[in-house]
Amino acid sequence: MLNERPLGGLYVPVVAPFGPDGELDIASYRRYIGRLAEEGIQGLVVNGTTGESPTVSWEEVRLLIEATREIVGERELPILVGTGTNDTRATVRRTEEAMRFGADGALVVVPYYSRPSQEGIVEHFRQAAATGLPVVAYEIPARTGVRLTPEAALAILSMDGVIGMKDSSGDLTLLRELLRRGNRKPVLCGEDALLPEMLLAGAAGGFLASANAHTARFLDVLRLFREGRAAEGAARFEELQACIRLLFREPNPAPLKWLLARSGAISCERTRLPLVGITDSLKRELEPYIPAASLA
Ligand SMILES: O=C(O)C1=N[C@H](C(=O)O)C[C@H](O)C1
Repeated sequence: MLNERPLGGLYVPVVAPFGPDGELDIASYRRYIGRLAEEGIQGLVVNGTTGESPTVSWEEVRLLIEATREIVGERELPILVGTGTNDTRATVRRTEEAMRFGADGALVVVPYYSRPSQEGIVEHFRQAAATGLPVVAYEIPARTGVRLTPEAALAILSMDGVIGMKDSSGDLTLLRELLRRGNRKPVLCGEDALLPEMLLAGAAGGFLASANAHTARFLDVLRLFREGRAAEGAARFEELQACIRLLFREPNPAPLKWLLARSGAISCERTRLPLVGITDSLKRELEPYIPAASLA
């Protein structure tokens, strides 16, 4: 269970595979999760940004959680589920339901769009944390439209039910400030391209959509940093940077889904509108990064 062991290492936010008709393809999802679960990662994230949470219904999320639980089985591989919305009551309800459906923790994003005050955001997390399902707070101002102050972030991290934070704030300011103010809870990198810098600044790992491909190489980077071999880790990471940049050049997860579909890890690259398929020029640039082995 997540609150019994510290959050850290590599958490992979998973995609929600759709068929050519745009319907959820659970058979493809099961094969894909089965493969990921064998990779030696530290956890899975269902219904994150990469899982197209804005366009996947809550009923579909339930199917995804249940399928993930079944596949992960007895393995010690925690399942975090994105339950955060911009409505506190809905977030609480979803977090309680996710716990019943088999989640080990909830990834709760800072409430987006309504741009609440810091006080309102802290209260939002207090109510989510009171559900009993361990909560990971998710700071991603470029998507939410509001930035957590270090005081609010610290107030959230000091709550009993909050076990850590996914920091996608886009630079090292928040992470450094939390450390300076004595935060003891794990903060993980949520901005793939910044992984080495964030690990050096004290991050406990990463939530990395790009690690869906070439997973072993990301694990290697994390291992090298853990062993104190930062220069080697950074050099190994540099080999992945070109692919990471391409994966985020057009809206996530469209490039990733294309790569996964081309490798055979999922059956089809389809996203749901308003996300559309990637451009032909990006396909050409991604071609060299298609994982070699067919995983179909
Ligand atoms: O799905 C996620 O969780 C992630 N989302 C980020 C985003 O798309 O902005 C990227 C990160 O790798 C994980």
